Amino acid sequence: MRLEARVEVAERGVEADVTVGAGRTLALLGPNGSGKSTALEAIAGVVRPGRARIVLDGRELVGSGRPVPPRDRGIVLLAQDDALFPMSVLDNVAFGPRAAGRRDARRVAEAWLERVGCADLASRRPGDLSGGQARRVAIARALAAEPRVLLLDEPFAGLDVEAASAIRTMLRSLLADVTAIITTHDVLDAHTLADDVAVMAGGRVVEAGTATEVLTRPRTPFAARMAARVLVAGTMRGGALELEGGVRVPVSGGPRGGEAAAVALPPSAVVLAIGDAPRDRSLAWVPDAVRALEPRGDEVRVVGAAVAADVDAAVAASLDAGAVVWFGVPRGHLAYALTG
Ligand SMILES: Nc1ncnc2c1ncn2[C@@H]1O[C@H](COP(=O)(O)OP(=O)(O)OP(=O)(O)O)[C@@H](O)[C@H]1O
Repeated sequence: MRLEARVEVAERGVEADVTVGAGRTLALLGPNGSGKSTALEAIAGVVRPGRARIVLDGRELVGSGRPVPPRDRGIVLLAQDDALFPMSVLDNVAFGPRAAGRRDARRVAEAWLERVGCADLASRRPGDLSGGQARRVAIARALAAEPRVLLLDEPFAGLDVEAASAIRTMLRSLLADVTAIITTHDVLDAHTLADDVAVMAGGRVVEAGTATEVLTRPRTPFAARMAARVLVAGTMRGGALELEGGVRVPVSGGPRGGEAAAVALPPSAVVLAIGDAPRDRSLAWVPDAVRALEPRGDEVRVVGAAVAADVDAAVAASLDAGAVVWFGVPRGHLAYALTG
């Protein structure tokens, strides 16, 4: 099922446009409050969008005519705070198939509980489950309803690392043929679960593409951060990326002269210098001021306005926010267009 959705929830400042190909999984990334949950809620019909167009496999569910009621859309939302019904685990999972009039609802539910590794919990009540078990049961309940589209809002939130990892592995196979959107803060989810990635900021989708595209060629600082890259952006001029302030970083590839372009590189590839302008001509030196110092194990990420670098904690110890530094950006990285 191919999903095309454009939903506007004006009171929350959200106007999101997402497309998910049939059987594909889209990871919706973005900072807190960027509108990810609202977008899912509006698509599922939990929140009533002001304006919306939702098309499933060419059929308009919401648009110019009378909207298809949420319960008939075949779009199931697994919300962050999705509580199980106060009934046995088996009855929870059988709920969807029963509502659809299936006589074999019990057998379907047992099969789903088996698939999520919870067959032995069938007779338990929700209050007697761990967080990880409850999440597995909730996933089984959602999938047993045979949704045409499954929306998962931060399915690993609140789980410990082990439970999250086990459920991530489980979802990877369960979602193989399901059209799904998953909101997440974890780039690992984008890498392991998603075919495509869309990044939201300020209520809008600001970049979208295959997971590989977005994570190797990020267009926004947020996507670059998710991909653990530094986004050095500027304008192409004669084989170099010209940054604001005029520093030229020689690059390979890139769009035509005059167009906005960027290179995305790991912060470990950037060299930090303190003091006078460095002389080493093999690097393009960008003067910058320290905005933040972020500890990362034995290293500290020194974040400037334009560039960032990972350095030894001992080096960073002499720095404070506002300190003037030089970032040495290696030449020859692959540049790509930031527009279009
Ligand atoms: N129930 C609500 N009532 C009113 N405003 C809300 C409600 N839920 C969210 N908002 C607002 O809508 C905007 C988008 O929030 P939303 O929860 O969709 O973002 P999000 O990207 O899912 O954030 P997070 O990553 O923190 O879950 C925010 O400005 C938020 O304050």
